[in-house]
Amino acid sequence: MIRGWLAEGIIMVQKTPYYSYVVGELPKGCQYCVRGEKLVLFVTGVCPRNCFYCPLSPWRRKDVVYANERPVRSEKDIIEEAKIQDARGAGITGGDPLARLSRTVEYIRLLKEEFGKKFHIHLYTTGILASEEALEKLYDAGLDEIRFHPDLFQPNSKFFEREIENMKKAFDFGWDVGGEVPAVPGFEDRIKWFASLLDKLGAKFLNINELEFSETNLRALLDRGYKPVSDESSAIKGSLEMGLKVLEWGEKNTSLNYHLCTAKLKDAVQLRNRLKRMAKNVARPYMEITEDGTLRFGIAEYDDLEELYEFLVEEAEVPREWLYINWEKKRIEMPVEVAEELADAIEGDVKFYIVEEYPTWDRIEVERIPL
Ligand SMILES: C[S@@+](CC[C@H](N)C(=O)[O-])C[C@H]1O[C@@H](n2cnc3c(N)ncnc32)[C@H](O)[C@@H]1O
Ligand code: SF4
Repeated sequence: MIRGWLAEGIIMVQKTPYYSYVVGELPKGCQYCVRGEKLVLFVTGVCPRNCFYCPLSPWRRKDVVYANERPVRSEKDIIEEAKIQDARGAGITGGDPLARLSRTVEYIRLLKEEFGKKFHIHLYTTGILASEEALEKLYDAGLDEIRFHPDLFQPNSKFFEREIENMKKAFDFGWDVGGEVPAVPGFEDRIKWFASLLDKLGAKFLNINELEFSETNLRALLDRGYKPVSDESSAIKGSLEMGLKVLEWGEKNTSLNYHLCTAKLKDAVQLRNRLKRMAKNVARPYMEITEDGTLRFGIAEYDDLEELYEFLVEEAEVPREWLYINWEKKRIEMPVEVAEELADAIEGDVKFYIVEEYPTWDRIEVERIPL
């Protein structure tokens, strides 16, 4: 076992190979997630709470459904996305998925039916809507793991007590119960209190997220005196350090498993691994898959794509199988080497580039190099 050093001396907090910290074992849902095997199923943006650190954009705070980046119009979209990712499980998120309980239950059933019992499903909830009846429906549908995020950081919360009472009922079922909260600096004692309660109730884990800003919550966080770690990171100063203190304390005072999930894990490990899995299934023969899981290929842009295509085939003698007309993006796609050669050889209004794109539904372009 690797031992980490903190100011107070030797502790049993281990640094994982994916930039996070763990005490004991990693929650099952996280084990799939770090390998990029979890489909992110956003079942609704509706949520009864209004956390000041809520990262959701206004267009996600509505009753919308997404499977990863793909808008969901029918159940077929969910299955297709899970297949492209070669997903081994799903994380059901929102909003509060319990605000649309029957939809959530239906999706759990759908995924279990399509991919089998072993397909691991975990769900995030505030707990405010987790009545015994709701929990029973989720359990019967096959939910494997439930994570509670009570309103710990809002003094005089009107939700908190009910959320905790509801959470207690979740221990009557045969699934893994855990807590998941952000490490909001200044609230170390509240998180320790929550950890002690989870420990007493026999929970499996507490997952703590390094606090991050988004375009939506930045103002609220700055107003409360929180600051980003640096220009390059979305993490908030002091959050990681506070999370580590909780883990160190928890290791000594509880028998709970802890995971401190960092902004870097989400960006550099989880997303990258998911992209790599997706790239393998969506790359066309002329595309290279980069180390980061993005797709790299050459493109030619010109007003009349049909004319350009004929010219490339007839005059420049490029084999047809190396060319693909992308009508939607108004360009002809090809291997990088072909684009480089053509750019040198052809004069006129045709523009050649090397592009790098995410293999996701929205195909975000991350780089464009003119040739
Ligand atoms: C993205 S939320 C999704 C489910 C639900 N909306 C919730 O907040 O519980 C999943 C987890 O993200 C964490 N979280 C919420 N806001 C965060 C933020 N600004 N930075 C980092 N983690 C955050 C919470 O710990 C929450 O359990
Ligand atoms: S519980 Fe989640 S979705 Fe709801 S307000 Fe808080 S952070 Fe946002």
